[in-house]
Amino acid sequence: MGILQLLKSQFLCHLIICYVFLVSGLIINLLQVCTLPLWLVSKQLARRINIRLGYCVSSQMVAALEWWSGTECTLYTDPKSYPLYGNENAIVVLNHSFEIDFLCGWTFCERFGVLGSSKVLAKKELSYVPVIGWMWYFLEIVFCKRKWEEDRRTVAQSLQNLQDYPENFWFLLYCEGTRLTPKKHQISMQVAESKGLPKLKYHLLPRTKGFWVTVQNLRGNAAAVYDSTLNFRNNETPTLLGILNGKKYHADLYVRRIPLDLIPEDEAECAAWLHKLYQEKDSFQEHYTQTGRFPGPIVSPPRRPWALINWLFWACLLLYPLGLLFAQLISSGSVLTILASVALCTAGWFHAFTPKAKSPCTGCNSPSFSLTIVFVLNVP
Ligand SMILES: CC/C=C\C/C=C\C/C=C\C/C=C\C/C=C\C/C=C\CCC(=O)SCCNC(=O)CCNC(=O)[C@H](O)C(C)(C)COP(=O)(O)OP(=O)(O)OC[C@H]1O[C@@H](n2cnc3c(N)ncnc32)[C@H](O)[C@@H]1OP(=O)(O)O
Ligand SMILES: CCCCCCCCCCCCCCCC(=O)OC[C@@H](O)COP(=O)(O)O
Repeated sequence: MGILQLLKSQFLCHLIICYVFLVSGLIINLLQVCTLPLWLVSKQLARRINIRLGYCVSSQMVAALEWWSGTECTLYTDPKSYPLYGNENAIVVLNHSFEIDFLCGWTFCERFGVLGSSKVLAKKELSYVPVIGWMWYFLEIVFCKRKWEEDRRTVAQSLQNLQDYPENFWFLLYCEGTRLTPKKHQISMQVAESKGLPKLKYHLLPRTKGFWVTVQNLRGNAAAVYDSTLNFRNNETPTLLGILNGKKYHADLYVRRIPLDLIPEDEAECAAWLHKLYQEKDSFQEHYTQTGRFPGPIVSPPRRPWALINWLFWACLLLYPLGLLFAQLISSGSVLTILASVALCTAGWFHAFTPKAKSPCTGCNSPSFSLTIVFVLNVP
């Protein structure tokens, strides 16, 4: 293991990265609250400011992926579609198979200049997660309770609100509705069988209602659906902790641009169209398993320096007071206080990054919440 790799695996480095993320995130959340009165005066200006503030948060995670772990992201797509990416509104349909799939999505958003304005249909529980969830509230992220009777109205309304959105956005939809596990796959394929639908090998059966309501409400606003299929080389299962440890992964993303006009308006036809799409996605994953690549040419956008510059800015701003805090802690001479601080940080780290039983916020296991508590408790 080289010196740099050893450094990246150090707990202290992780602590610094998480500290910068959390404290800057909370400051940005506060700044977002301050934009509230502006919404009454100029909604579009408030939105543009929030896009930039949101970028300051999400680009830190992108920086961790691109610059800290050095993960490479390769895009397989039609070169004719490539110039349109980032220059139009789009609905992105992505497989939900990896812990960091959303982060790879964000990386592509960053490279095409739509990171701050990127949107997702997210479960309501995520809106309570400090930093990310609170930031999403101001970015007009669409939340669902996964109760169709309620969602059909609220999701449609939130999507209608995006009609006059001032910047290009990508709206991400995980039609599978939950992250793939063997158990969920088994249940999902039983549902497929009971509905007379072909079984899928690499995906869960897509939930069609969210897709239909999204397409219907973004018609005339979004130009296309980007059918995106993600996989990682060497059968790797990447994790956030791996990224934090500086582990380099190689993501491959296959994107097909499908004009929105080609998608049926009728609900049942639209559902059938989505099921067919997932059967195609399954065949792309099979092709990847067999050959180690997706079909089509590679047109990879290069990484940009802005995510790194943003992180360095916040690190410079926030590490100075942290240094003062440590100096104060050491000079206090109290062994008990020092030991209590170390114990709290360690406990927080383990709580944040070790897998747990199902919680109201599974998937992320609410790491930022745990870390917030650790840092708040550490303030003397
Ligand atoms: C060039 C580069 C291109 C691309 C780059 C890639 C991406 C970048 C883009 C943007 C990035 C932006 C942000 C990313 C950041 C972070 C994202 C993080 C997290 C978000 C993750 C989530 O929160 S996922 C969970 C929430 N989302 C969803 O659930 C969406 C899918 N769900 C739906 O659509 C649902 O239909 C619903 C939520 C609208 C309503 O749910 P409800 O449960 O009430 O209804 P359903 O229709 O789903 O259920 C009833 C029917 O389902 C059948 N059923 C029952 N069991 C199952 C089963 N196990 N599987 C499938 N189906 C099942 C049941 O039989 C019912 O069927 P009917 O036929 O009777 O309707
Ligand atoms: C650079 C700093 C790094 C600090 C780490 C902070 C980590 C914050 C992570 C926020 C991640 C938000 C996205 C989580 C994705 C997610 O949670 O998806 C949920 C879905 O699966 C559905 O869940 P389920 O209830 O299982 O069906």
